[in-house]
Amino acid sequence: MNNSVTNNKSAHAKRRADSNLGIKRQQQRPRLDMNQAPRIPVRSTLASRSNHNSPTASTTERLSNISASSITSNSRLSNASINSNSSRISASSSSSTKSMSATTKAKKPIFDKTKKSIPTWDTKGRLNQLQAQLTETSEEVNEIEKLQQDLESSLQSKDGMLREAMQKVTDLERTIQETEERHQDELDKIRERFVSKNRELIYSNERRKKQFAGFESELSTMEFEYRKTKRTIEDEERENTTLKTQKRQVEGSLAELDAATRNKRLKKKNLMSELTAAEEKSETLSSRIESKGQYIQELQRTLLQNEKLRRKDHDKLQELKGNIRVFCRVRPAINSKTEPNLINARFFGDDNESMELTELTSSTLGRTITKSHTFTFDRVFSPEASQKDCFEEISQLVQSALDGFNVCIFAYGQTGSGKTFTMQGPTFPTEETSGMIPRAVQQIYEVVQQLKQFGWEYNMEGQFLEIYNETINDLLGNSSNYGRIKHEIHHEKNGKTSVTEMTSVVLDSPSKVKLMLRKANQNRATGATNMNERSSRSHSVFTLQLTGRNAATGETTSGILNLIDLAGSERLSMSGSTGDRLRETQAINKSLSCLGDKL
Ligand SMILES: Nc1ncnc2c1ncn2[C@@H]1O[C@H](COP(=O)(O)OP(=O)(O)OP(=O)(O)O)[C@@H](O)[C@H]1O
Repeated sequence: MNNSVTNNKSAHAKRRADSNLGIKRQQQRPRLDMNQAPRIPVRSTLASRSNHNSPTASTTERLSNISASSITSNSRLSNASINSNSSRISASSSSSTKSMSATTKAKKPIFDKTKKSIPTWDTKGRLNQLQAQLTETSEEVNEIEKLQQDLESSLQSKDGMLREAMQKVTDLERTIQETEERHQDELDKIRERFVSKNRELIYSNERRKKQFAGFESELSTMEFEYRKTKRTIEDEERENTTLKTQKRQVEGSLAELDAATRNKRLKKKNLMSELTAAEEKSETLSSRIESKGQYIQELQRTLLQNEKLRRKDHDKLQELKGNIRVFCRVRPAINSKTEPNLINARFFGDDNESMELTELTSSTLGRTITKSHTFTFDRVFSPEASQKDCFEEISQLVQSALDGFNVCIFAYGQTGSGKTFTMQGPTFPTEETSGMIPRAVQQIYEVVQQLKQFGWEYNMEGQFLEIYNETINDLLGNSSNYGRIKHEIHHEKNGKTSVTEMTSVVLDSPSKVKLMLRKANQNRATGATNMNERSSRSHSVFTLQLTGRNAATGETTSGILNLIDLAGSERLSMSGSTGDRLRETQAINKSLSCLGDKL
């Protein structure tokens, strides 16, 4: 649209420029000067008009030819002036020329060669001839002068006519110029009207286009809606067909159902009679169930009593077995080169309670002497005994802890004798090699699950401490607090012993025990400069607090299971320790002898 407007504007401007140019051209057009003979532009203008309108052009040409051939001496009469004159001028010139030509034709030639020549000696004859010729020539001159006067007068009248014609031409030119100017003004107005009309048309065209675009989008929306509706109708038709088919099927099924219902009614009748019989039977059964329920309650009461009896029996058994029991476990040789079989061991006894050690020594006389030592314990575990075998023996003690007893299991022995292995297991334990602590927790967890049916709910919390050089460290706490926090031992009135500011972990699943042992081992390693030495020279105590409550009977129990890995016991004389080591050994021995005193 802008382009078209610009184009219109430029076209309009061009037309304006052209019209100005036209005016300038008209202004530049030379005006006719009456004193100067007609100029080329005027002649061209008139010639173009006269060529079309005037039939006398040929007459003018003829006049010019005649004038040129016969009146060459007249300088005022030019070809141009004659050519540019109107037909009237041409006509009058033509008549003058005719008369002049007639006169010229009537004259005899001055030197007529056809005349008879006069001999040179005839002077008189020749004089007469010359006089005759002079007379003739004078007459001709007179005639020409007369003709010239005629032509001059004719020319003057024609000049007047020419001026008149020129004036008309000037008037006409003015009229033409005015007309052209008026036409130009009208043309400009028409052009302006055209431009504004054109602009209006462009605007309305744009409006129409927008409307058209709107109609088109509306149309496409309607088309989309139409297609959608068509699809919906098709879908509905399909669904309708399906429904009709289904209806037929349902009708068929209904008929089948009718038949089936009739059968069912029959069956129902039979069943009703069966139900009546069953109800009678049920009543009989209900009374029997009632009596059974009473019986079950009695059984549960008996079971509870039995459970109590079991506890008592278990307690008695443990007492009979001895409140303090000592087992001996002989670890296998780990490296045959560094640990040669110096001692022969023999295990015997009905309950594997004895062992005989035979050693070879040299007498003072140099003879080899065999010395035998027999030891008896509550149970002896040979090197082949597994972790499972060891745990079976202490599992009854673990049960006692659940029954509300305080149980302590110590591992005592020399450095490297297998105390940590027995209590915790190796660094990366398997199900086979896991030690007494994880096994004890696993058993407690299983028994707690079983006891739930008798109404028992247990809470299990574990603590892990280390006693190094008479100082207590919390193995489940932050190792950076070692030496900062002072833990104290409290003996309570109810006979229980507790340690202050210890971290307690709820051990409600065996996996948590694994995590707890890992953390304790890490802390033990962090607190030591050398792990083996530190673990060898410190006591570790794992305490499991078990509190149970029976919602059915209202009974409560509170037991403690302590699993203790004691520091390696060395004889001072044999260890050869000095300095810090000596102090460590002294502390260990002191604590071990205290323990021995207590036991
Ligand atoms: N019954 C066993 N079967 C196999 N290997 C064992 C057994 N007992 C101990 N060991 C191994 O013997 C080595 C020493 O065992 P452990 O560290 O348990 O002795 P320790 O008495 O705890 O020593 P310390 O007093 O230095 O702590 C370990 O490599 C351990 O794996």
